[in-house]
Amino acid sequence: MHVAPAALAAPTSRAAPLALADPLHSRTIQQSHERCAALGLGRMVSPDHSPGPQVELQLARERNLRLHLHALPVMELLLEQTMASQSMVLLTDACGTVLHSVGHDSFLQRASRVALAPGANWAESNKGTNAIGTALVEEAPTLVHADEHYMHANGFLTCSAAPIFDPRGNLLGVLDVSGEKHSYHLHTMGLVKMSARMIENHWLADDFRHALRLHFHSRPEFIGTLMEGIVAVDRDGRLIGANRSALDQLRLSSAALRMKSLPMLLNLTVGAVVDHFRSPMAPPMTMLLPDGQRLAMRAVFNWPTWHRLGSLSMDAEPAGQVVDAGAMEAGTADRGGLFAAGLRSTGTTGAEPGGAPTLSGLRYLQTGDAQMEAVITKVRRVIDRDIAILVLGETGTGKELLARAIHHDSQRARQPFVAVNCASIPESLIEAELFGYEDGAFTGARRKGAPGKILQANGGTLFLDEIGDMPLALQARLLRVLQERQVTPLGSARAIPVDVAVVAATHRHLREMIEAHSFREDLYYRLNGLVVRLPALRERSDLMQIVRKILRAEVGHRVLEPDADVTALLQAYHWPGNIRQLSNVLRTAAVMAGGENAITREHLSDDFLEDAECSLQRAASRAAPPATTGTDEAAAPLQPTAQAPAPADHGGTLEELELLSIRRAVDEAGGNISVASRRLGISRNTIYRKLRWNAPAKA
Ligand SMILES: Nc1ncnc2c1ncn2[C@@H]1O[C@H](COP(=O)(O)OP(=O)(O)OP(=O)(O)O)[C@@H](O)[C@H]1O
Repeated sequence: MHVAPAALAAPTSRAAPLALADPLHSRTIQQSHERCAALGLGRMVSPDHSPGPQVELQLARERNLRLHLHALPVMELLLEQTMASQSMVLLTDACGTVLHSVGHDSFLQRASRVALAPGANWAESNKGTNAIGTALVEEAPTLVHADEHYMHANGFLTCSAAPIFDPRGNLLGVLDVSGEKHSYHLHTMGLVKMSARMIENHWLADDFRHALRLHFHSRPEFIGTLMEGIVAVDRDGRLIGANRSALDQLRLSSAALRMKSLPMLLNLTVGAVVDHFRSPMAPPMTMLLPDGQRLAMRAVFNWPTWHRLGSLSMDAEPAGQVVDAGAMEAGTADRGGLFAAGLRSTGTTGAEPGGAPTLSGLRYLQTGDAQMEAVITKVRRVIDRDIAILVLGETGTGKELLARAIHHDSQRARQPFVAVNCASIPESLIEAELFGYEDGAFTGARRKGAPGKILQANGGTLFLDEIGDMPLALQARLLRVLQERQVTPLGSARAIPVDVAVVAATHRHLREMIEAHSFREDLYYRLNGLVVRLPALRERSDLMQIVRKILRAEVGHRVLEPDADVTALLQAYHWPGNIRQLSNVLRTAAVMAGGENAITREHLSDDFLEDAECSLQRAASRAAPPATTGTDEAAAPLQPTAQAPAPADHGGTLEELELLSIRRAVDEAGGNISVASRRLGISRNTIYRKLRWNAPAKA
């Protein structure tokens, strides 16, 4: 932090930026200038102001959707507080690409002339010394004022930026307030830092809503404020995440924190914490740190589940067994407790992202379809046998849910389940993300290093989703890790032994990719110990059982069923987005139905209803004697079997059929990806991905 505390504490002032006198600040600016000079950047040149292709911005936004959503309200609040009409608030991703900006029109226009606008990249290597780019390199709040900007073109600006980290210490992006240099205000940096913390704390609460969370500070009155430290703890007492204030107070790096447990750090057990906070009126606990420092602490957890871990509990169940599949199925799994949101997953660590699908055993997936039964029988035979499992299937068929169920039913259930989506991580980051890196391994890397997903999964299960999209160069490295069972982080000479069960998944044809030399054959054979293919929803015979299960999970024991009319629509529909789409349709319908017992047409969204009705009519006309006019082609964008050429007609595979559905949906939506994604029940990211990958292949 380069702003002198005295400066921030001073009353409002628009006078000279006192922070600039801070020697730390001067050194940061000087070092940045040296980096820029070493890169050969010119000071007088007019920088590239082009915002970059729109599609790049859309992809960056898709990749950072969660950050975007968490940050939006905070940005509005921050803008209100800065009050200066000559400034704006910006959010960038971890590469410095501006994702979103809010501000006053007059300044937005001026700022856009130096490309301070969505789509532009403000990495230091691009724009020279600037608050966003330099904060990314320093990984610390950074002020860059007026002529401190390396490029003279940016000298009219004053910018205060703070990095945003997730609770595992990963850099997510940067929050920045930029304005005319004469709008400089002593308080701005403080506000930006507070706002970044606000985003981080929301993120943490979201990620670890199922964990035990310890809120602490040396001054009890600071608990519940943005100054509090928060640490997330799993049921085995391991520390799985923390906010920055916690790391500062505990004097630990994020990686070091995750090597520790509650007993190790505080000489406390989970049971003791749970016992102490049995009563919501319990006073704060006192934590004694190894260095003698005392902290006041409160705990937040889901009472109905966590109380079983208390040492006073008479009916304690082993960790990892608290919620069973039956409970999940009945939708009774912890619908919000006294202290926190419900615990729905078992035996996982914070490596499991918030909003992840409910984890339960294979039993949960048995709803009567013969193909699924066969898959589950095969999978059960190889669990805990050190055999890699490769799951194939269209998008939304439940590949990840199956992987989680395998983990849940394995002896590794109490260890982490770590999912890596090889398609959604930018290619340049996959290596660091998977293998981790040592302190200062590469420019811009966090100085403290990071363990990487493979090490995070140690002892548990590593789920490699969309494995077909792993860059070829990294496939060789992954293969080596799987064969040698050790991982060497970037920048390190030391190999660390790992023990992970591997489940991989893809919707792609790996054999064809091998022939096209885009997937390594040796890796394929390492991953395909057992290959199972999940059926598309339209191929399954248990649609209505799944419908009932999803509705039960939505509304608990209350009766809610589709009426006969809606049942017919659901059965006739082709479900290109598979169970994900079904789940979306039913969730919306359940909300629309309010307290009613039946889902009727009125509870369905119009676009789905339109498509499903077309399916129904086509099914009826297929059943009727052939007297077709063939004039309503355009009416059914999402019914490939009915309206698009059947696979046999164009020699297409299921994958091609899926692509066809997507292309049609996008066309039908006039190119609006959001509308198409809602209709298909798949994410916008998936649409971009599939269209992007498949375009050159078809050319
Ligand atoms: N058998 C099932 N019962 C209830 N819900 C299910 C089932 N299978 C999948 N789902 C739900 O459907 C959604 C998609 O599942 P999942 O993410 O596992 O699919 P996927 O095949 O991995 O998708 P993608 O290929 O797009 O990553 C999730 O919300 C999941 O909870």
